[in-house]
Amino acid sequence: MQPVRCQAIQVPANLATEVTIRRRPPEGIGSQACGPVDFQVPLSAANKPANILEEIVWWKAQEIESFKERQPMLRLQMLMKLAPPPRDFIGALRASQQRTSRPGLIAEVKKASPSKGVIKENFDPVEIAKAYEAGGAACLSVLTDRKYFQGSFDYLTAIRQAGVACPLLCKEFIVEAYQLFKARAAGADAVLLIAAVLPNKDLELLIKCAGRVGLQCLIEVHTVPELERVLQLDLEGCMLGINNRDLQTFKVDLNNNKVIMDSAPGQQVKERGIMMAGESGIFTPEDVAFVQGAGCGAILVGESLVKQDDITAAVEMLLA
Ligand SMILES: O=C(O)c1ccccc1NCC(=O)[C@H](O)[C@H](O)COP(=O)(O)O
Repeated sequence: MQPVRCQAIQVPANLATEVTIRRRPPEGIGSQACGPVDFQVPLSAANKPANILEEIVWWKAQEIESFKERQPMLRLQMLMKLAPPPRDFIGALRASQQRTSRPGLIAEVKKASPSKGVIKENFDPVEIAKAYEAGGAACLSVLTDRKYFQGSFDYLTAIRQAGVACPLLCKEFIVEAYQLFKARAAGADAVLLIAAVLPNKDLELLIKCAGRVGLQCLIEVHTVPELERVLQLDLEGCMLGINNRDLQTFKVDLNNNKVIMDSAPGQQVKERGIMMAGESGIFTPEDVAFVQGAGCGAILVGESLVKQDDITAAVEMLLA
């Protein structure tokens, strides 16, 4: 494989770039561990994250630094060469949708979350992935964040090595290209990009970098203005998702799916034939029908499936 180089990208000046999440604490991080010493300076209350999403994103800057120390880019490039080839994540959803006349299921391998704490005790990511596949999932979403979701990049590798055929989404809070390369090296086929975190310039850059290493992107929105902004991008190799969970307040509202798909930008999604996933808070076949009726060709489901004892049966019932 050629060394990974992204060309300079021209971003039209008229692209809206507003995001609600600050990428760094305004006064800096306030503490830094240097060998055995943890240096700290006092910071004002204004330096606190405004919500959980901002807290997670602030943490990512530090996490990425420590990943880079242990796995420099050169090593990741070597691991990417050894990784199994990427598979067509969006194609698998379309194929499933055509075969079953139901939305393609992205089933989430999720041990814990900031809103629910531990969801699944005795968590075995490979067994869960196999059970999802046996039940009829088209694709899997694997949470890789360790601190807030008890996930791991190793789960992607383990699931892939176990022979699971469903394409894999790396469910991470991506703010840097380094994380894309880490996802591909671990065996991911697609990555999540969150519009609330990333302005369009960053999205455009990350979509290009992802494409360069064969990764497709699921770009997640939560509001109509976010969707309007994202639709200005070149969405080659991308699908979209509407998260029904407000990541700033944890409130889940399935109706958000309908409101967004009924809006003018939602109409455009349908006209352009862009694959759209309804995400979060999907528990019953009626919920699936509601999201499908709103115009989604895919659903992303975690908690309601992963917490069941018989996961395969739960998938079959949800899609029945
Ligand atoms: O799930 C959370 O509590 C959460 C908190 C902060 C940021 C992201 C969060 N979840 C990520 C997701 O979007 C969900 O894991 C995914 O859509 C599945 O949702 P569910 O079916 O409700 O488990």
